[in-house]
Amino acid sequence: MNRQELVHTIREKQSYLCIGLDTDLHRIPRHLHAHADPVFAFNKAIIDATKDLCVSYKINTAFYECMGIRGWETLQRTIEYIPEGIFTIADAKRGDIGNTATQYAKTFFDTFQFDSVTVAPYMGKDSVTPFLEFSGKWAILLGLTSNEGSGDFQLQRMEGGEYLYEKVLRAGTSWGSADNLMFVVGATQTEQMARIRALVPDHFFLVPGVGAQGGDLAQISQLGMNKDCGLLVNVSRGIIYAGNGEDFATDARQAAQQYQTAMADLLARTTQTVGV
Ligand SMILES: O=C(O)c1cc(=O)[nH]c(=O)n1[C@@H]1O[C@H](COP(=O)(O)O)[C@@H](O)[C@H]1O
Repeated sequence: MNRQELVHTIREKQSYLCIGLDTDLHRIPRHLHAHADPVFAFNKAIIDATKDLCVSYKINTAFYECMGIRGWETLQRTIEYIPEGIFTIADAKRGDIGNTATQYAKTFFDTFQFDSVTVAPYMGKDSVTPFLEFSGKWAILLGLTSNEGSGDFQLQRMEGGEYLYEKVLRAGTSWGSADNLMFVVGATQTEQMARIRALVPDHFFLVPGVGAQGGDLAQISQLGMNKDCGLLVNVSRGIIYAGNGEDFATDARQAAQQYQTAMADLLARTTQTVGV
């Protein structure tokens, strides 16, 4: 999916919600365990219940890889089940030397047909650029993450005063464009969000950390939106585990609906978003 299509979808659905399919076999409702593929049965119900409210699904591959070959089969069924017109993210946080990075890119773009993959920038330019060579596909580079450990490296000051994460953002914008590169900016990083948006005015940000990690949707949206919206706000546990009984999909829909309603309101109120 290209940027124009993504912006169009956001406008049509009045939503910039990304639902994280971080599906843990041990957290899904008991009755689903009777299915041959319980995780897929769960994902299918969540997708059916929420596909009109979100513009993206993020599959965190860790939750599938931990189940070995069965997990990869579940991942494949899930990505194939996501309807056309919804932006798909393989949250795999890959990063390795160039020829290996190319194999990672092939895995997620060619074999599994994801639109995008999350990439860890620590190994530098040659570990990132292979992901940018696939037409119509995106790399989503970790910029400033939502977790406590983001202070360990990302928020360290460099000589000259800039943060390490700022150096990563600036380098990233020289490697890729706003048409094939996004950045992860954690929803918990409200203090930095305006600074980040000023440094990177055009790129989309994937913003995880709303819901279970306590990030505030309104605050982060007001600070982070650009004229094309420019945000994909991810919620995983706060939606998919909104309920855990027979009605879990209805509960997930209700939670997603609340986010979508809030997002429509924020899109309408944020004057910057003239394009949306
Ligand atoms: O790249 C990510 O998606 C990511 C980056 C980050 O800084 N923080 C973060 O929580 N994530 C992911 O976003 C999701 C957040 O899940 P919830 O906290 O359950 O909404 C998980 O899949 C995390 O791995």
